[in-house]
Amino acid sequence: MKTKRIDVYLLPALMGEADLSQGVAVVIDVLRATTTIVHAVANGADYVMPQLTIEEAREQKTQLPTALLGGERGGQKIEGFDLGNSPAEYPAQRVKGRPIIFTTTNGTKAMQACKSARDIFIAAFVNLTALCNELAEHEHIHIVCAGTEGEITREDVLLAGAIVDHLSLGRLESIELNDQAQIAADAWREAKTGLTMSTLAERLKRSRGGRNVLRIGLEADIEIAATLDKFDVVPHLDTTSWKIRDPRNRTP
Ligand SMILES: O=C(O)[C@H](CS(=O)(=O)O)OP(=O)(O)O
Ligand SMILES: [Mg+2]
Repeated sequence: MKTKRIDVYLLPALMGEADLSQGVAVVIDVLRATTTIVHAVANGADYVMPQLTIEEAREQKTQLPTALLGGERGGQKIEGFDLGNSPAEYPAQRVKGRPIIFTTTNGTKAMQACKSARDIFIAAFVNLTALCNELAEHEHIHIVCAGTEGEITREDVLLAGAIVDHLSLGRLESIELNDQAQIAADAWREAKTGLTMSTLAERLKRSRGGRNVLRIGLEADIEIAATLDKFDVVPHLDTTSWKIRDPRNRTP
């Protein structure tokens, strides 16, 4: 069995001098950007194009008049945008066949931090098993947690740990983890004993990101984010076009 290496970064700022060019990257922002992107792509959006700033998003929209503008600042939908950052705002009736230009406070920055990786995948609890199946064949995986405004946040750490735990099963001798990966795996293994969907949601509500989402009255988004394996799609961010797509629906 080939040695596999997983490096977790609990924040983009904790990536140090990591060289992502020989590996694949996984971006996690459970509350809510990556959960919302998985919903958009699974529900048939043509692609999601992440943008760092509101101005860049608006500029892209002038080039792409058919696109929907989505995202948030302070958790709220941005003035003039079509959609906010709630996964429930991205049903098939709204997004099927549409490009989405998307900017959020934390998630889209984490994607930018991964831009030198060979491939970038989008992770959430809602696509956990499909993601782990995709990652099974990759030898060097970098998992980047978005955090919340520069602070580590528990919901992202738990998902990073769940991915490490899943990929480590049966490979104890042939897997190398950095310390941040071990910390995340320990957090997940402690949490998963007796874990049900409702207790995962309760844990997410007590996280830093969860408290922010509760404060703006969007508790239902946390319940959605805590739903394991709702989708089997693994959105892929193409580093050349900077578009996130379902790789099963590749179009020229
Ligand atoms: O909308 C979100 O969930 C957050 C912003 S806040 O923490 O709710 O203000 O953005 P994200 O980039 O998805 O972490
Ligand atoms: Mg977040």
